[in-house]
Amino acid sequence: MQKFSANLGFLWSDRPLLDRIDAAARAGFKAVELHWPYDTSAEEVKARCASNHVVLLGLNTAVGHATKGEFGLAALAGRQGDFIRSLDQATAYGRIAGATSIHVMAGVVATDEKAKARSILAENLALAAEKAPDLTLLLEPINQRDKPGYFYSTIEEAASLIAEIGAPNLKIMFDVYHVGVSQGDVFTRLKRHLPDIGHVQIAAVPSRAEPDEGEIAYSEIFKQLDRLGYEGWIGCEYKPRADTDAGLRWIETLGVSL
Ligand SMILES: O=C(O)[C@@H](O)C(=O)CO
Ligand SMILES: [Mg+2]
Repeated sequence: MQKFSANLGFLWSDRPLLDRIDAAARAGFKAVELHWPYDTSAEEVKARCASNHVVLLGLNTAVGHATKGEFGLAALAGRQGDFIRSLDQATAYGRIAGATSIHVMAGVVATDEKAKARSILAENLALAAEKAPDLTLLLEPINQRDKPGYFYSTIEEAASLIAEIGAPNLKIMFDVYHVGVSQGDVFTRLKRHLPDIGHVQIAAVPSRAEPDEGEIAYSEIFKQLDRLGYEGWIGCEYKPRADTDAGLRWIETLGVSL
């Protein structure tokens, strides 16, 4: 049986973060996940989740200098100090707010620096896993159409780092949208990597809208997750076509419930 969380980076993005938590609870979600909540106090997020009886799942490490095109720091040469600060910021915030996972963002790297970036990323992830044994650290391959140059865009690259580092709290963020855009063969990849999957996210391919359109049959994805015995949350990380509440019709259309 699926359980869905509301990604408040994209859903109800027309209002302040704390109000998004209220909106998610009103719509029936029992869990929420965040992108970069750092402008809102962690104590307030914790209190608002508690008063709405929703669980907080995760948040992302900082992107770095967004205006210079940075999108995470963990794979960047010469930036280990900045990476550690971003990790400490995310883990401190997450622990206060009551989160259970952190998406450790790898970053954009030049093609000819990929080998070096991989060893930096491996080193930083090993350190992060040691510093935050109480949190699940998620590695998310992101498609190259949306984020050209992002360190990884395949599930296999994330899985190979996890296998190599061997820390139990490193897991894959399996975003079906990114896998659909970059690779396809979603059933096979879910099955093959299930033990390493810490979180699943969904959105239509190629539009990234509600999961009731496009080339991925999400009702079949949900059945496959059930068949495989996936017991984790499924994050609704899509960009609503219009009003978020009106867009939630997909839940009924696909025959699932929150
Ligand atoms: O898929 C995504 O884009 C997100 O999960 C994320 O955390 C970075 O934007
Ligand atoms: Mg995602």
